[in-house]
Amino acid sequence: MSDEVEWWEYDDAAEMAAAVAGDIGFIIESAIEARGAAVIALAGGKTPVPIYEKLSSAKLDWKRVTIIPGDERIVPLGDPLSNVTVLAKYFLPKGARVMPIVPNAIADYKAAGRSADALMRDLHWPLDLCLLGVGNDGHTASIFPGPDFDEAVNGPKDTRALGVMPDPMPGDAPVPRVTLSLAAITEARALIIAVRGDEKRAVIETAIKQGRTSAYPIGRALAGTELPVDIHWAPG
Ligand SMILES: O=C1O[C@H](COP(=O)(O)O)[C@@H](O)[C@H](O)[C@H]1O
Repeated sequence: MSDEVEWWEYDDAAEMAAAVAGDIGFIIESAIEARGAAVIALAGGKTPVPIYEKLSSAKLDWKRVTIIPGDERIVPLGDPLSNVTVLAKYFLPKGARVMPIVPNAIADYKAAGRSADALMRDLHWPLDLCLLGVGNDGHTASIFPGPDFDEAVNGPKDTRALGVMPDPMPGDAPVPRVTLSLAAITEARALIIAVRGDEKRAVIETAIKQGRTSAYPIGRALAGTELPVDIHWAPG
């Protein structure tokens, strides 16, 4: 359980974006200095988009940076719901390697998960950073309540990605997913959470109080790491 959870509050999304982009830039630079390269997982959804806009203007050695989405909706590349498509828009022009974890939107979501897990073996582990978002329902990455929840949070430590069928389906992106496992997320060298709005803040506060038995996926992630975690928050 992380015993150092620190909240950072901002007046608006732009202020949060500048601060989080600065932190991520520092993590990338430190990883390149220490290991010659950086491998990071970035969150999907809408909240982090201003962060990516800001981060993409940072002067970094982008050719040494590999970026994967921490989770992906099983949709074709280029689809408005595709998380990697957003990352590619901002970071491919900088020269980063942006790696789709669902290159083909196949119907069998468990097979998509196994294929993503195989792709993960080509990366250097642990991740230098995992940036997490949180849904109003408490999901993080694409760890959702449903038939795959137990595998996502308690599965074998060497399973880094798996297919997930959310139940109930989230209204804003009602499709099966591939997600990093809790083990892959919590072994990262750094964990950052960025969220907006009172509802998400209340969910995270409850999840922290609930600890290891939290029904919220974000509660399990916080309970599963020994790292200090920064939670960045701006009004919704
Ligand atoms: O579906 C997802 O939702 C969460 C939260 O997204 P937001 O749009 O509310 O910020 C996100 O962290 C996750 O990566 C995404 O696939």
